[in-house]
Amino acid sequence: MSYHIFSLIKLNYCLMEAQYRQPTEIQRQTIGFALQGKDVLGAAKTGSGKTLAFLIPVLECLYRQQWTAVDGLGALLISPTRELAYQTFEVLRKVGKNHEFSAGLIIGGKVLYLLFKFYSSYVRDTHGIHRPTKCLIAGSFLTMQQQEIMKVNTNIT
Ligand SMILES: Nc1ncnc2c1ncn2[C@@H]1O[C@H](COP(=O)(O)OP(=O)(O)OP(=O)(O)O)[C@@H](O)[C@H]1O
Repeated sequence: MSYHIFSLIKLNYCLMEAQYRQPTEIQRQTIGFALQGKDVLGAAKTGSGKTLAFLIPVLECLYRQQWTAVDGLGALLISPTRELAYQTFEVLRKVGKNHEFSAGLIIGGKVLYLLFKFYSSYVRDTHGIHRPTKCLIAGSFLTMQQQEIMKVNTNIT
């Protein structure tokens, strides 16, 4: 499998620009299933490329589904630690920099936003301000829910 199978031209461009020319093993084994809408549980050692293994399908699926402002939150990524959440956010910024999407990072009371053209759903930050986001990365999700730092209007079944 090569990265060229993706229909999102801008994603391909960013992957090439970041020198991601061939998928790693975990990416090769998971991305195809994720793009088919199947549930994927993957495990691989540190540094094997797991971050792109789930970020690429997220971006590609949102693009293929023509996700728009009225569709709500498109993706919620939950990380066990703030460091991992921030790392994921940075990779998303890199591979998604040419896209018109919005993404938010919430870590322990801090809310950072990457805002582009499409506003689709709203997250309330620590100051009670509602901010729009399409792709949300959350570290310590349960803590934030308990503290009511984050309220996400989305249907998770
Ligand atoms: N297809 C690829 N080609 C080249 N480099 C890649 C590719 N995919 C990821 N990388 C690089 O490999 C490194 C490790 O990737 P990543 O952090 O996603 O691994 P990981 O498995 O999530 O690690 P961890 O378990 O520590 O979170 C990063 O520097 C990333 O830029």
